Amino acid sequence: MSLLLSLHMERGEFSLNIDTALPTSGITAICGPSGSGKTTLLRCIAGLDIAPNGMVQFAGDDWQTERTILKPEQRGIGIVFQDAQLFPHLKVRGNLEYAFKRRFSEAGPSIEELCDWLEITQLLDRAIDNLSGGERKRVAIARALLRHPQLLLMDEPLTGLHDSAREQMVVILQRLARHLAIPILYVSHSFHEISRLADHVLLMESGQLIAEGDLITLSTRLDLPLSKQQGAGAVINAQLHGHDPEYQLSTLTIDTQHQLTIKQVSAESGQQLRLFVAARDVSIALEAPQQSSIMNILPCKIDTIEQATSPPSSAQVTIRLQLNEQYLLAHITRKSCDRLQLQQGQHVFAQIKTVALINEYGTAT
Ligand SMILES: Nc1ncnc2c1ncn2[C@@H]1O[C@H](COP(=O)(O)OP(=O)(O)OP(=O)(O)O)[C@@H](O)[C@H]1O
Repeated sequence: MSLLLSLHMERGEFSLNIDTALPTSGITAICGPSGSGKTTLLRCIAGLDIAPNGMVQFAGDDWQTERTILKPEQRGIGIVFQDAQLFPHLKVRGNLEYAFKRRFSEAGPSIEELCDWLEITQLLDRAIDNLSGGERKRVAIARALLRHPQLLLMDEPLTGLHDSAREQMVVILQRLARHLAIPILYVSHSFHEISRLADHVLLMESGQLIAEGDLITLSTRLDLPLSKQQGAGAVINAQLHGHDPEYQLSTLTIDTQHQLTIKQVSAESGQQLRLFVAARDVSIALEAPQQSSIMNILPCKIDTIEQATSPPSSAQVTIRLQLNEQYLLAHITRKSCDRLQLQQGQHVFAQIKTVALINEYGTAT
């Protein structure tokens, strides 16, 4: 089952050209620079904009064909825009009840469940004007989901929030996604956000799809803009091996040759975990340092060295390091790269300063 899209539309200088099949489970992130067409794509899926002669089919149901175009209301979708668009004359409870009375189907979460998942139970009797930005967004998400949509569309839902509210929202969205049985399309230009939330990623540029695939593969592709972003890094899979309660550490296995030690997490042995290793937190040594406070030093092979061609990043190189099946990224200075005479295919050691756990167990160092 998938969301089939064939969308071609001209708007002055801008043209949208998308032909793809998206998964109908998990979170799919739509990522790209400003003006790349992310919102336009979402609006076409919702039926708020219509690409002439386009095609939209969700899980076998035709939403747009040459002959039929379903109205947004007939598509059974939930939408959360950047601005929450709540009814100011109703309290939080009134906003939620309004949506619940208009639900598309009986199957789906109750008001109580959504309030619990989104941590808004204590806000039910508040006026909308008395909510913080983050609270407003959480209420807007609950309202969209109380209609029991078969697809949730979110357009930059974290825009305008300060760092701690953003962090709180990411954790809440991770939990929400585990409870929901419906797919989510999530527009964002922040790789940090995407790396923590998405399963599948769509990368857009100038109205075109430049890449699509699972987050782990795309995060370390040097031909894509993700690897050049300031917060670039590798998303990797690991399995919990065991805990060291004396030092409050946990050991994770990446593969038969590579292990990582991180601050103790509350996962169980054998559990699959997703980690993020920022490129700026990886340095390279030719030999395994014997006396270093850095715990995670992994043998690996240089897969690719890429040099930025234009300032200000021309002082830096991006190196893709292979750990058997998975990859790390390292941002180091061009001077260090020359000094160590690093070359493709060379066996080196990656020293990893920080490993962030990107699922529900918080951050580990
Ligand atoms: N109603 C409209 N009429 C004409 N052009 C439009 C309209 N809406 C968007 N555009 C243009 O279409 C292009 C894509 O816009 P869109 O909002 O989809 O991009 P985006 O990737 O979501 O950007 P951002 O990250 O800034 O929100 C832009 O060049 C924009 O100016």
